Amino acid sequence: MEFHTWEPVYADILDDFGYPRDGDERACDRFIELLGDDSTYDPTALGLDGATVAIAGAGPSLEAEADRAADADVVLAASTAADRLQAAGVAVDCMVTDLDKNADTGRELTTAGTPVVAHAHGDNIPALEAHIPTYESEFVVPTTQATPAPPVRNYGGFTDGDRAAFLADHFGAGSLVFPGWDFDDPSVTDEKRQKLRWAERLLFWLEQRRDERFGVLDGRRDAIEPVAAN
Ligand SMILES: Nc1ncnc2c1ncn2[C@@H]1O[C@H](COP(=O)(O)OP(=O)(O)OP(=O)(O)O)[C@@H](O)[C@H]1O
Ligand SMILES: Nc1nc2c(c(=O)[nH]1)N=C(CO)CN2
Repeated sequence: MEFHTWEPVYADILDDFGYPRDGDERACDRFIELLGDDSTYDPTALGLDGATVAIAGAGPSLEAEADRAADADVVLAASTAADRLQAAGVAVDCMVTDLDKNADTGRELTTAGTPVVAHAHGDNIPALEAHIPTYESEFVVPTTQATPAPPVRNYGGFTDGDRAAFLADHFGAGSLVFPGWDFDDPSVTDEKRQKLRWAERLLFWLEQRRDERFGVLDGRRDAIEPVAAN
């Protein structure tokens, strides 16, 4: 997705959460400074084109659904889903994160040559400053939800999981499967519930744009408020 398509939906997200846009822009600028002249990872090398891609979420169902990740051509893991899949013996091809939980896993992955899509936003500048200098930049894909500025990119999406889905789409994925997604998880905080609502709306938008039907949305579509995209 290009930024002009994402921007109106992004504006609604900022409004809903009360996040200031300039905070996201500052985070993007800081990310650029932290990377300096380092080269970063080109996601084309993930082999997403035409692939069946698992977008692993960190809901309670992940372990029970780990075989769906194992069966996919490429596995993108959202945040702590990376540790849990590895513990279940499923190899992760890429982690997508805003560095707020398991930043050590991100460092270990980049050190081992597995790419990490690291996201900058207005509320994680200290985490960027603490962790990005310890990552192998060559295996970092830097992202923003605001206006992108190279090498920081914006493929669309908001939470770690739906950003992984938008990335897979951007790089030509053939089909997407969603192990570990529990939109009605009663154990989450109110803020997380609000984020999961947005994740659901964003995946609904994405499946329509792709003319695909994501199984994770079956039985839920009638209750989803469509995003206000152009
Ligand atoms: N029930 C669930 N609880 C948590 N995450 C879920 C759930 N269902 C799906 N997900 C997806 O898994 C992703 C990773 O969640 P996790 O709790 O590990 O990370 P997080 O850093 O808190 O995520 P985020 O910062 O995006 O909210 C979420 O961003 C979301 O897209
Ligand atoms: N400004 C801001 N942006 C975000 C935030 C957040 O807490 N603050 N959380 C996200 C996913 O959890 C994604 N984007």
